[in-house]
Amino acid sequence: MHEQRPLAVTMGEPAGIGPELVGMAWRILRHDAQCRFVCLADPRFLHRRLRAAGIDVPIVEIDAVPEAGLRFADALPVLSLDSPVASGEPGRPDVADCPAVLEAIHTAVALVQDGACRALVTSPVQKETLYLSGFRFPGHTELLGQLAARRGGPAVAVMMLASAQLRVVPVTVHVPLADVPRLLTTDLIVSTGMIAATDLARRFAIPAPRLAVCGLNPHAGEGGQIGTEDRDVIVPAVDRLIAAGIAASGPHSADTLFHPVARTGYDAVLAMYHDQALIPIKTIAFDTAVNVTLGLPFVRTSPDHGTALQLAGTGKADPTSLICAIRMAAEMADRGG
Ligand SMILES: NC(=O)C1=CN([C@@H]2O[C@H](COP(=O)(O)OP(=O)(O)OC[C@H]3O[C@@H](n4cnc5c(N)ncnc54)[C@H](O)[C@@H]3O)[C@@H](O)[C@H]2O)C=CC1
Ligand SMILES: NCC(=O)COP(=O)(O)O
Repeated sequence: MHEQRPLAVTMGEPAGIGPELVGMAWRILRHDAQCRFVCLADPRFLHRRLRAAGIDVPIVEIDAVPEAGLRFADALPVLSLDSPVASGEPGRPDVADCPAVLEAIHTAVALVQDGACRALVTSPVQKETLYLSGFRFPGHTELLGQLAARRGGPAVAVMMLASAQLRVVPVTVHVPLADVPRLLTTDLIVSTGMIAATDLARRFAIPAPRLAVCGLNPHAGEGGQIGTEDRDVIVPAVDRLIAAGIAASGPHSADTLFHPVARTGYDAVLAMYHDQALIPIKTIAFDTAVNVTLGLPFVRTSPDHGTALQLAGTGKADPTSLICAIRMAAEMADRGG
């Protein structure tokens, strides 16, 4: 007998592929009791978009979350938003739709924090459009850290991308590459590594996780001859992680850390910047990798990809990563959150 409470899934950017993927995911998961979910969306918009994209999905607008579990096998349950989607034209994000995008996220988070839903799964947002509307967080990850902190939870949320073949954690995330050396501190690497190790045990059932820490510079700096950050910032961080009882190693040359044999030597990689982490995992497992936020008092996952504007409205986007994200959220929630 599965837990009756559904997962909360947001619609994401209306001009992107998120709304279509939610419909496609429902078609595949509708008889999977563990993965029942409620979608936070404008139901009229969602119906319009799915029909236009040729995705045959019945939608049921529900008034209360418990109805979602009862209706899920027959129709995609949608909890309506106060803010309607004003534009939602495929491929053309509009700041006028940002209130609906953000309301979906905030409502879904509150449902999870209040215990009405088991976990949060977010569809991709168009970050540039949100920034133009005044959104002041780099992405969901940092917003969720802030929302958790407001309820007394931990304030630091850490991004991980996880697949069967590889898990990666970028220490710095959505910042200009030129700022990375300044932002990369021993304290930041240590705190990120501690959260990663804790959540690999708690959420991934890996009791003594092995962390491989990347260098920043080519060949991890060649002892300070090609950049000093590896020697002065990263080595002390690895030492502190080891002293804290974590099986950390490094700094490793990043260029040779991701081939199949190297991947047998660790459970996750701590990468120093966004692309050092995300290029290897999206190359190896673009269709199945999941973005999971560590350090939160609740489970949040998301597909690894973005809004794919050029595919929006075509019904041709691949829903596999979203389905993997829903399955991972359900499994983590059932393991105890
Ligand atoms: N969690 C989130 O909210 C995320 C949001 N984004 C946002 O998405 C927007 C677009 O980002 P991009 O860098 O262009 O990455 P993207 O992932 O949207 O697209 C990159 C390439 O992958 C393809 N692609 C992506 N998802 C696909 C799918 N499900 N099926 C088939 N092909 C797919 C696209 O067509 C494109 O060729 C940006 O505003 C970015 O900030 C990006 C990543 C995560
Ligand atoms: N590149 C990954 C990404 O953009 C995910 O960001 P977030 O919205 O999950 O914080």
